Amino acid sequence: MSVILKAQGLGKRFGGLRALTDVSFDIEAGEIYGLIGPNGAGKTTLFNVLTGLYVPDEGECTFNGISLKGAKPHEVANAGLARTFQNIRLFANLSAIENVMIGRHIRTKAGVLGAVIRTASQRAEEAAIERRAHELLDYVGIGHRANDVARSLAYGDQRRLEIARALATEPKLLALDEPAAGMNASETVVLRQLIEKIRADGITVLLIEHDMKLVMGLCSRVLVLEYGQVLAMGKPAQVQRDPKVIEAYLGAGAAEDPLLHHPEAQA
Ligand SMILES: Nc1ncnc2c1ncn2[C@@H]1O[C@H](COP(=O)(O)OP(=O)(O)OP(=O)(O)O)[C@@H](O)[C@H]1O
Repeated sequence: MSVILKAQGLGKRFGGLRALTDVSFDIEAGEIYGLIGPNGAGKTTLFNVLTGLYVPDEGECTFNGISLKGAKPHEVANAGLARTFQNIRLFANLSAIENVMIGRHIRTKAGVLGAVIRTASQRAEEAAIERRAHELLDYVGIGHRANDVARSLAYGDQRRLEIARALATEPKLLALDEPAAGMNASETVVLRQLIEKIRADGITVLLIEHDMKLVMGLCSRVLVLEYGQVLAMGKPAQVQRDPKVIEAYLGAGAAEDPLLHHPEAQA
């Protein structure tokens, strides 16, 4: 397996607050890599650093061996690293299909401007983009909602739409920030199948998730952050037995608590 994403010594401060300190890890191509930690541990900050929204104060990331130093979010997306957001960021008044087509435009010659000012030669490309967007909506299971405005979709479907939009950029690595948040149990099962399908189709996945069952069942390795630092890292079965992890989640003396112990955890 080759390393697709490598983070070395990442640090990020907000004023006096150290949100990330010396965070290093690497993700292998083809794996589903989990990122967990209590609220405020620095998970989203790490996502924001990896995807170019924040500039790290220290350290560096490489993606497919190329440094992401100074890369803007659209350059990171162009390099093949796409993401979804914890707080859904869709164009609420555009249809589902339009939301996906916007994601697709970074891969076209016409670009986003071309989507607005359409010349004759761009219309053929536009038709291909629309076809692909329909395929992606079908892929995430909301093809029947293509023409509905994003804000009218159920919460779980909006999360799927965000995934379709991210997939439209043809990522090599898809970073999902709490995709199961707000989903009920049956929606979460379908989401799990979707993430497995994405991986099976050759896309590496980085997953922030509070749903421990989902993380432990899906991920081949897990990184645990606490107070912006790496608390533990390894296979789910190892991590969930780690007393430091149990304490961070549940407080001292909770080492026997069954909450973290999922029989599905990959050994
Ligand atoms: N833009 C910002 N300005 C100032 N402080 C911030 C900013 N973003 C995050 N922080 C702080 O950095 C720390 C890490 O926050 P972050 O959102 O990365 O944690 P998280 O692990 O994603 O939490 P959650 O699970 O609640 O989403 C927190 O103390 C947070 O208040």
